[in-house]
Amino acid sequence: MVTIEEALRIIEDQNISLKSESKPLEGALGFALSTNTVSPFDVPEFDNSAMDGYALCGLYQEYQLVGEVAAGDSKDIKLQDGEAVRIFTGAKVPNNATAVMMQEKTSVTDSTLFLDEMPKVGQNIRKRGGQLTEGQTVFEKGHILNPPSLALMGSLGLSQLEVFSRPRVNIITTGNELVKPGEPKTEGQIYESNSYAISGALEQFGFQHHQKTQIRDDFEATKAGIKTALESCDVLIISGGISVGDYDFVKQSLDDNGVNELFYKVFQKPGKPLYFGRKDNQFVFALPGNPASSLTCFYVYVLPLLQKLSGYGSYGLASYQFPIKHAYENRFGRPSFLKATVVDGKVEILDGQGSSMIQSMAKGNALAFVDDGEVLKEGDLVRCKLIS
Ligand SMILES: Nc1nc2c(c(=O)[nH]1)N[C@H]1C(S)=C(S)[C@@H](COP(=O)(O)OP(=O)(O)OC[C@H]3O[C@@H](n4cnc5c(N)ncnc54)[C@H](O)[C@@H]3O)O[C@H]1N2
Ligand code: MOO
Repeated sequence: MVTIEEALRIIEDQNISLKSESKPLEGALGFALSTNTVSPFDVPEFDNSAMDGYALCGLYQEYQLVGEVAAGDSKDIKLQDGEAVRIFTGAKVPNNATAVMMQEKTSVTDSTLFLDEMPKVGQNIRKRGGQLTEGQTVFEKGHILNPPSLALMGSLGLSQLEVFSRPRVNIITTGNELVKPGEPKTEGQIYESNSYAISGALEQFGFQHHQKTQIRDDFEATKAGIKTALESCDVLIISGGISVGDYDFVKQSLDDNGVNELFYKVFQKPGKPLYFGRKDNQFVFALPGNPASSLTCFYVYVLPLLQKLSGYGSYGLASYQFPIKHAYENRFGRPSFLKATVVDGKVEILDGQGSSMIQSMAKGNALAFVDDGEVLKEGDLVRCKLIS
């Protein structure tokens, strides 16, 4: 049995080699860049107007109007002192313009422009190179592409991005009692639900599962199922069958498939019988079958590995500290990730902490960490991972 910290360190310390690929802009969200990006040109590439209004030459309150520049126009107007042109947002400002005045502060009679106030040098002109200069580093390798990053890459004219590949994930669920939702079941059977939590949580963080397989509690079937799943994935996530019952065949089946155990059992609640192993460059998590245990272990342990394998520099759900709404004592005898809600900056520990209880987790939005035996009074700070 390892501690939570030891388990997380074992995951973090895995030596891995990252693969990269080229991704189109659309579809690159959440990927980490595998190379540094430098700007191929100045951004903006030319001085342009921040407003619909008039580009002015010299500082006066009255100008002679001599033309118009619309967004996208490439004409190069040369203004004389005291002249102005009609201009629109984003349009190229004439080289020798002194300022742009927004149209709301102007009036025009015939071809004379009158300003309500004196302009200031450079006013409303977005300068060439104001955001980036040619050759400047835009993003370091490892940067995770969020929506504004995609916009920036697009604005640099880049349509294909070099990113770290994401791991291919297979899911196995185990248990004779499990029936697919929508199908008839008999007494003693339950509907299979863990795979939906796992595939949903994968999707939540931009991952996809490749294959999902249901295996009966049978040693040979478990061994064969794991062998097949390992033929097409980088990470195998198994749910159930990892405890000590007579029908828990996962651990032995992993050993027999040449998977080396990196840890088995973590001193925590929920999710004590968690297993983590490796076979060459493939990783296996066997998550305890109880629904809340399985999903909690996904968030706390599987997600960091998936993100590490995707080239992220830091991994896992961010932790925040929130004051607790009520007194609480952890009497579970193990450090605990408790189903909780965080609302208006305060955390509330929910009823229904049983490892089989997914309802409280579904209604909450956080996992609150409370150490073994810790006694909290109202207002004490609790470390929380926000799960939704
Ligand atoms: N003698 C002991 N028994 C148990 C221990 C122990 O230390 N000694 N640990 C308990 C804890 S803690 C957990 S967690 C479970 C983990 O057991 P398994 O990983 O072997 O899981 P199963 O026995 O297969 O299932 C547990 C529970 O979860 C339900 N389940 C399983 N898979 C699914 C699924 N895909 N969808 C919905 N529900 C699922 C299953 O029906 C069981 O109720 O072991 C304890 N026992
Ligand atoms: O450790 Mo178990 O996951 O409490 O249910």
